[in-house]
Amino acid sequence: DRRTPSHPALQHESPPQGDQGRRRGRCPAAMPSPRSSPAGRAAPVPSPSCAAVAFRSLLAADLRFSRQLGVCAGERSAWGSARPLLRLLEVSGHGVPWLAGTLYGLGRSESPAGREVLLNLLFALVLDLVLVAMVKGLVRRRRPTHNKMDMFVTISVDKYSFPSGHATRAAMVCRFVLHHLVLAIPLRVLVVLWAIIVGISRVMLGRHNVTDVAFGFIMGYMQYNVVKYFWLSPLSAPALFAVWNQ
Ligand SMILES: CC(C)=CCC/C(C)=C/CC/C(C)=C/CC/C(C)=C/COP(=O)(O)O
Repeated sequence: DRRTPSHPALQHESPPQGDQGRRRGRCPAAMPSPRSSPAGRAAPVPSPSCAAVAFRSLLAADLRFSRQLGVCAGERSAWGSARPLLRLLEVSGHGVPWLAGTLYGLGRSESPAGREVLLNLLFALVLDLVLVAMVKGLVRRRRPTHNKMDMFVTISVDKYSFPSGHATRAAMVCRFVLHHLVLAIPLRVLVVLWAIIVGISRVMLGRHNVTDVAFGFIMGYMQYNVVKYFWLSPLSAPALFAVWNQ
C-alpha cells in the first residue's frame, strides 16, 4: 500500500490536510497521501518535519549498525572469545584507574612541574566525570538492549549510554598526554591508537551505540580546551600551590 509510510519513524502519523503540512515546513518525504477516517473525514494530525525524520532515520540506522558491530556483546556472540581482551581495554579507559594513578603520581611527585601537570590531569578527570554525568542524566538514552550490564564499578547515571564516558576520557586524556608528555613518535601513535580502540571496543562490547562514541570523542576533545583555558598554575591558583608546597 503506497499510502502507508514504510519507515518506522513515520508510522502512526496521519497525513496533513491539503498542502498545509508543506506550508508549515513539514517534510514532503514524510507526507503520505490524504486518508479518510472511517467517518469519511481526513484526520488533521501533523506530519514530522524533515529534521525530525532525518534524526529518527539516523537513530534507527545507528541502532541497527551498532547491533551489527556488537560482536563481543556476550560470550556466545560472533567474536565472544575476544571479550576478555576488550574488557581489559575497558579497564584501561575507566575512571577509577585513571583517578587512582593520578593521585598516586601526585603523592609521589617531587618536581613542581610534574605536580602541576598531574594536578591539572586530576582536574580534567573530575571535570570529565561531572560533565558526562550531567549529559547522561539529561539525555537519558538507554544502553543497547544487547549490552550485558557487567561493567567494572559504575555510578547511577552509567545505566545511560549517551555519551560514552570511555570515549570522552580517552579523547581528552589523549590530547592531554600528547600536549604535556615528551614522547617518541611511536609512543604518540600508540596513545592515539589506544584512544580510538577504546572507543571502538565500546560498540563491540555492546555497551554503546556508534553515536554515543562519536559524540563522546568530540566532547572529550573539547573538554581538553576547557582544561587548557582554566589551567591551574602557581600564577592562576597560588593558594592551591602554596598549600601543596608546604
Ligand atoms: C580511585 C579513586 C581515588 C577514587 C574513585 C572515586 C570514584 C568512585 C570515582 C567514580 C569513578 C567511576 C565509577 C567512573 C565511571 C566510569 C564508567 C563506568 C564510565 C562509563 O563509561 P561508558 O563508556 O560506559 O559511558
